[in-house]
Amino acid sequence: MNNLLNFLTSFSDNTNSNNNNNINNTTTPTNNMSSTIQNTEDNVSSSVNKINEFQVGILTISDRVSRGKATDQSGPEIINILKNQYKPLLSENDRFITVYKVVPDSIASIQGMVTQWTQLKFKLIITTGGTGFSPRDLTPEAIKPLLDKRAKGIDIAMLKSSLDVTPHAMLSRPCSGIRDKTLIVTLPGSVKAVRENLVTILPALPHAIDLICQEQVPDQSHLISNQPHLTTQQQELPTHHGGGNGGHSHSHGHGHVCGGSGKNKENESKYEMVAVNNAIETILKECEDLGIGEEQVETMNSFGRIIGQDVHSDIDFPQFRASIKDGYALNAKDGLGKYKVLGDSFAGSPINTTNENQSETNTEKYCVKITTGARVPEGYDSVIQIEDTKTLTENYIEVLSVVSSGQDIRPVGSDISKGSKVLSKGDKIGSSEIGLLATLGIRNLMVFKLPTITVLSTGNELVPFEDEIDSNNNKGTIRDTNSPTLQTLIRDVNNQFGQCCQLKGGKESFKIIPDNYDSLRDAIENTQSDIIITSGGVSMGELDLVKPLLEKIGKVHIGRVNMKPGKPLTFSTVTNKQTQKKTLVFSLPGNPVSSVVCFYVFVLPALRKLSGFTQFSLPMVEAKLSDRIPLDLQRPEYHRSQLTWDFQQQCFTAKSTGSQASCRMLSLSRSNCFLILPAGTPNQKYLEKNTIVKCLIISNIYS
Ligand SMILES: Nc1ncnc2c1ncn2[C@@H]1O[C@H](COP(=O)(O)OP(=O)(O)O)[C@@H](O)[C@H]1O
Ligand SMILES: [Mg+2]
Repeated sequence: MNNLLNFLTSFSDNTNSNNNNNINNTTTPTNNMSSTIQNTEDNVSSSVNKINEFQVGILTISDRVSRGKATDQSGPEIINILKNQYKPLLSENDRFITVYKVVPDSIASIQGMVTQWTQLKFKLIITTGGTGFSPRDLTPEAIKPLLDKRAKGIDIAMLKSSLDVTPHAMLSRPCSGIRDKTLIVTLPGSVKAVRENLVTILPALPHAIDLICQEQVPDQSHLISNQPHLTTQQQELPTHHGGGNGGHSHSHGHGHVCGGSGKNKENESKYEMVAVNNAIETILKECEDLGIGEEQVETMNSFGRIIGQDVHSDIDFPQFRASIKDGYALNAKDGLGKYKVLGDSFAGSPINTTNENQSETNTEKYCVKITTGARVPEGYDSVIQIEDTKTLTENYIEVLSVVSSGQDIRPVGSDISKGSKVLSKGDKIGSSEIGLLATLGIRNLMVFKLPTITVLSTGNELVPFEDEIDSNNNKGTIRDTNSPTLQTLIRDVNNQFGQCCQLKGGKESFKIIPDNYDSLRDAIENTQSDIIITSGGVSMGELDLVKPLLEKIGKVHIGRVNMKPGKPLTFSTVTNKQTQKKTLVFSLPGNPVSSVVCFYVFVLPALRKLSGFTQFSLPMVEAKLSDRIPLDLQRPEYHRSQLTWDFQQQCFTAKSTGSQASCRMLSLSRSNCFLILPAGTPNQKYLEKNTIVKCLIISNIYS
């Protein structure tokens, strides 16, 4: 279980900065995309993108160093070598800047740093560590998927130089290469190997970097337009969670992704293509002033809800000194020997004892028979378990072992003391919390209200799924898949992850609306719910009325998202003119699979925020691909897969559900996660088997 929990990754804290003061102060640790970097020579703060800046990132990859358990020697050594042997090779106009960072041996951390630095147009990134054979050596697994081109010559040169010194060099797995305009060199971790390798390759680096910068990039605009490298989009995916300010995590990536090829296509959507991460942030922001509030519910109806108040105990528990064992209450100081049994104390019954003359002269020892959970009578300070006694006669026992004072007694208030806080605002109520509330006799409590939802399936072609469709079907009628799917999906997430929403008015919460402006407007404007989910009608077709309508009656915040499936996802707010009540409108694409993926990625975090959860998005883990998977060349893909825990390899593995066409419901069936795949590039059209990828868990992973 621990392993499983360790595997759960959060993306918010994966780039532990380690500002090692031993390093000459030419080096500045970076914390985020917008950090300024200081010039090594004159300490002048400068913008990161100036053409004459020669930025080099030095990345030490080590769990131990990042945890402070070891001092990094290799990173500082790289800086020294570069400063003494590389900087003199540069022209006078180049300002040489080194940026140093330590990350743990985690794929997400390594990729996060490297993608950030390549976006910042670093000329060179040198990593050290994580290239060996041990299970935590993950540098090649992190770097390879990011590369546009491999630089095997550099690797061979490094291996050769080390092999001349030690055969152990063959256990290094360098994977140098080029990403965008950045040369990435992966050195081993040992400081000795770092010296040997770096000094060997150094003479070739200036020319290599010149060539990379001069290289003419073929026109690929039809493939990847102006988007930042899409692997970066993968990195941007957040684990959204609330903070003290009710806020949300901040992306480190580009906010908007250019949609078109730069050419003004007449039929192209006018909406800016936003990254998934930024879309989620926009949505969460709009949740803030929705004013859903709290409500009182009966304890037994609070299961799965989030508590809206701290809960304190107004009693001590146990309320009386209670026995932990079946046995005899006695006084510890009386020790071993024969005891007279004066009566009994059974759980749930009053104490039943006779009062003997317990005077000084009387040498008799007394005890009371007692059961687990029963009140310990006054005058007795311990309980001996029945196993350590022997019955002599009806009224006498023999105590066979010594007990200490207080033994096997739960003192008053030892479990819960009067006035103590037992549950906090924001806690989720599960069966244990219900048990706790029951123990304390709390019948009602305040919980966060659940946002109400209405679901509208749009489309002239749709009929309720129960309807017969005649065999000619000349109108091209289809059954409404989205309503029943979303209806059960809502039930499912409420059951699996805790309650986050309620359907407005039973069957009335689901309607089929024709592709007709007035019907759609009436349906949206007449809905009183906090959230409206529409499906269909958001693309560029003639009957796709949803976006123009929402422009008219509300505000469209998002009209296009850089993902597959789900690109036309639209998010708007509509404010009722009379009541001033704001409604969030999620317009999901019509294809059933797209609508489900968009529900998990965009709607669910909003529902969870509104219903009081502090963790908004579902958990993400890293998993090993069990097969080679083709990449979409245009957008990052939410690839439906089956996630299982591999007990042998002690890691998650993910198996694709097959063809990912967005109309193919079967790709969703039996899937319990979405792999978040980067968009491919002309040089990388597949992710190989065993590549480690991030995946969003959407369902119970017990099979
Ligand atoms: N509720 C639904 N159930 C099943 N299929 C649907 C549903 N809504 C739309 N579709 C189908 O999804 C595809 C896309 O529909 P469309 O309205 O163009 O969606 P969008 O404009 O959002 O892409 C069409 O083939 C359509 O018939
Ligand atoms: Mg339609």
